[in-house]
Amino acid sequence: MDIEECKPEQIQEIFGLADRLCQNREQPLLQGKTFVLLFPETSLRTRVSFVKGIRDLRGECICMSPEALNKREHLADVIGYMENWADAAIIRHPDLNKLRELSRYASIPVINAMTSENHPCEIMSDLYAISRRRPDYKDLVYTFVGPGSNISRTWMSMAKRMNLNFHHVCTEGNALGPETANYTFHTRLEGILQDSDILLTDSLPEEFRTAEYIGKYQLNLQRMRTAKPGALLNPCPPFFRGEEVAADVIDTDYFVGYEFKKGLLYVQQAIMLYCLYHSKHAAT
Ligand SMILES: NC(=O)NCCC[C@H](N)C(=O)O
Repeated sequence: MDIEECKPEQIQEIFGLADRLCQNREQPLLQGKTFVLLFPETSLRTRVSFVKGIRDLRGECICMSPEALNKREHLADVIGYMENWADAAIIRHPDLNKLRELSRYASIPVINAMTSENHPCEIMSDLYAISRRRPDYKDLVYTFVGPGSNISRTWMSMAKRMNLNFHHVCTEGNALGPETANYTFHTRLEGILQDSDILLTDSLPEEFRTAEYIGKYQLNLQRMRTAKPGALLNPCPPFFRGEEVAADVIDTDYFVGYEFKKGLLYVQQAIMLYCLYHSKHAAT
């Protein structure tokens, strides 16, 4: 439901499981398991990788719209009936409280596939990809450029749980919270880039798509060249050329966007297996 609920050892265990799933892809580990997926039509990557991830392990998917949760019916009843047919639910819905409530009543795992508040599967997968490319990932400097969003907040939670050095750069008044040992806020990109190893962004809300903001904070090739040697640019999709990132940097080796998402399939498979067999909901 939330990265802050995970212990670092659990995150490591999921990473190890993802490695094994990636090395041995044809195991019927989800045979006989049925997943109910509630995703909006517009979801591309997360939905496709969950559905493929389930099918590759021989599980079954039932795909529905998250609007099925926007009813008068008590969520205890919704999940009470669903449990007759589903072994887990995977849900993308704006309201994290709705997911939490559903999970409280559920005796099956409820997996958060993004809310307006957070996106734990995505950030776990991104950190997995970084860790496999940079074994020194715990010592790197992570810099998120942009206003508060589900993605930036989840990176902050990940930094807290995994004790990472996380910088946040945006205009005055947009800090995600007070500074901590793992979180510092800056308004100038220039001073921070030369210390940064991993550059992170999310798509800009409309009010930030101004020439002034973009001129000051857009990650372009010239700016990436001032980052630490070997720095990587991982914009959260959907990203927009000419907005939070410039087109010129997407065609360089700095950009790891597509490649990093390969791991999404295995990390999400690992999360499903972990939730089915290790969590408080574990089947006996
Ligand atoms: N790859 C994804 O799952 N996309 C994340 C989209 C994040 C963006 N802040 C959003 O809420 O739409």
